[in-house]
Amino acid sequence: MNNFTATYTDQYQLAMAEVYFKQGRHREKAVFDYFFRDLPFSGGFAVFAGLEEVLEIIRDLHFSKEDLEYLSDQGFSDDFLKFLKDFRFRGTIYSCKEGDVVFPTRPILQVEASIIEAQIIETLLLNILNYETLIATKASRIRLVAGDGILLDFGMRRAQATGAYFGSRAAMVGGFDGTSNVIAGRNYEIPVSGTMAHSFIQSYDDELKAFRDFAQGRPEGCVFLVDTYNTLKSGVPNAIKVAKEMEARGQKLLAIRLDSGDLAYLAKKSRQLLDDAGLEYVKIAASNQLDEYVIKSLLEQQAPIDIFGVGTNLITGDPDAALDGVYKLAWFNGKPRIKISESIIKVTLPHKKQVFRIKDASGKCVGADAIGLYHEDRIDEMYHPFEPYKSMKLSEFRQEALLNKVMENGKILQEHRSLSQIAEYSVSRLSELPIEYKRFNNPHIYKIGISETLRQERDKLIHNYKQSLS
Ligand SMILES: Nc1ncnc2c1ncn2[C@@H]1O[C@H](COP(=O)(O)OP(=O)(O)OP(=O)(O)O)[C@@H](O)[C@H]1O
Ligand SMILES: O=P(O)(O)OC[C@H]1O[C@H](OP(=O)(O)OP(=O)(O)O)[C@H](O)[C@@H]1O
Ligand SMILES: O=C(O)c1cccnc1
Repeated sequence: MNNFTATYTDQYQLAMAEVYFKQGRHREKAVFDYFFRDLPFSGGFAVFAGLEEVLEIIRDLHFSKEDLEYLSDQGFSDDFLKFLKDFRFRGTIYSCKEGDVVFPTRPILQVEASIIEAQIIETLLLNILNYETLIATKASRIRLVAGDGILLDFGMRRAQATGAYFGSRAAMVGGFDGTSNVIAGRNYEIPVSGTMAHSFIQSYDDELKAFRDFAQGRPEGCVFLVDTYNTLKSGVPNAIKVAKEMEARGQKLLAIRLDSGDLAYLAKKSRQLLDDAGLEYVKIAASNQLDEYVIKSLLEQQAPIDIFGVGTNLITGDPDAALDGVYKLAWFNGKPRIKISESIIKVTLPHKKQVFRIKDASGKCVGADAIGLYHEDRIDEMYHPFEPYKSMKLSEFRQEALLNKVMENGKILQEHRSLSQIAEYSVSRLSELPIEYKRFNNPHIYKIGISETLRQERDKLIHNYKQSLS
């Protein structure tokens, strides 16, 4: 669905761009950092998602004839519109790999481009990366508790409008197995599946006939929804009857779906009824306001549920409405830049940077990332960004550089990875993360430190700023 044009942006980006253009400053080079400040879901990690999507959109980004007509109506000047007519992103992007585990305050992605290009892509980059990272993180929390259970995204109807399109993709990055969302399935090659709605059964005078017709019409991957009237007295017995008729025709009922009531109790009772009828192969699916906490609880109750359909709580990132990812200027026209704030955690890190994951000799992450200047290839000691007396010696550890060039001169450098490859990578990165960062209650706080040289650069800029005030 790459129908993005360069007007997928906030008005102020274009207003600033016009002024840069009129002042003849539009070719000056800028570096922006993408990072977030708070982990979602009070968790201990986030899963970075949306990169491949964003790179493809940026590669193809341009202003259409209709865009330019609209902007002309909005009062943008003719010479600026003439410039926009040939607009293409020709910058360089460094990024973590999609699917990696990421943490607050450290750059996840860095854009190096002319100021106009860097501004015009800001809003769409934040829009997609913030949403996909939020949903991939939620999905991976659900995957952590679901074990080998099959996870299906049922969220499309409850998403904030077309958000489901990217949300279904992000759910796969976080470890889901499939989606009910047909357009996302088609465009991202995600396995698509589905069961049936209550309305289908309600449209018949009796449930048994509804199941029979469905089995006749859709014998492949057939799943019966068993809770329309009475799960144990009607739904499951009728499903068993039709499953036996299907067996006689050489077909197999795939599953039944529970969508209300005590899911653990009903799953146990239904499993018993199915097994007693010799239908051990028929799986049990459950849905109804599931999330990582309910699924964890159901599995602790030993509910024999094989398939979890998760909708609202996944696709809306409940209870967090958004990831607070930001895009901050770090370098401009040959000089490092800083944003000063009353709030110390909002003071930005200047300069072009590199981020290192700190690992022990066996390659296991020790729970720390260190930020240095872009030309540092190792960091011997990292300092707490705001409490300089706190530091950690790093000379003994392995250090993995996380920001790699993924786009140069507007061309994508990295090879396209399928969603399942990205999801596999995410699983392997999560497995390197110690368990304390993955628990839901009071997870361990991942350490983020800065190198001595970066600290000096930052403090020099703060000092200069203070001097300029006195
Ligand atoms: N055994 C269980 N353990 C923990 N949570 C459960 C269990 N069974 C169901 N739940 C969850 O509890 C919530 C139940 O909500 P609610 O009472 O509205 O369900 P309902 O049965 O659908 O009600 P209604 O029949 O009015 O639709 C859902 O989030 C559901 O996933
Ligand atoms: O609870 P969620 O996690 O959001 O999962 C999706 C829900 O959407 C459907 O219900 P809906 O009432 O919309 O349709 P139905 O009539 O097919 O049950 C489905 O039966 C689930 O209960
Ligand atoms: O296929 C299903 O069962 C389904 C799809 C979307 C939402 N709820 C259920």
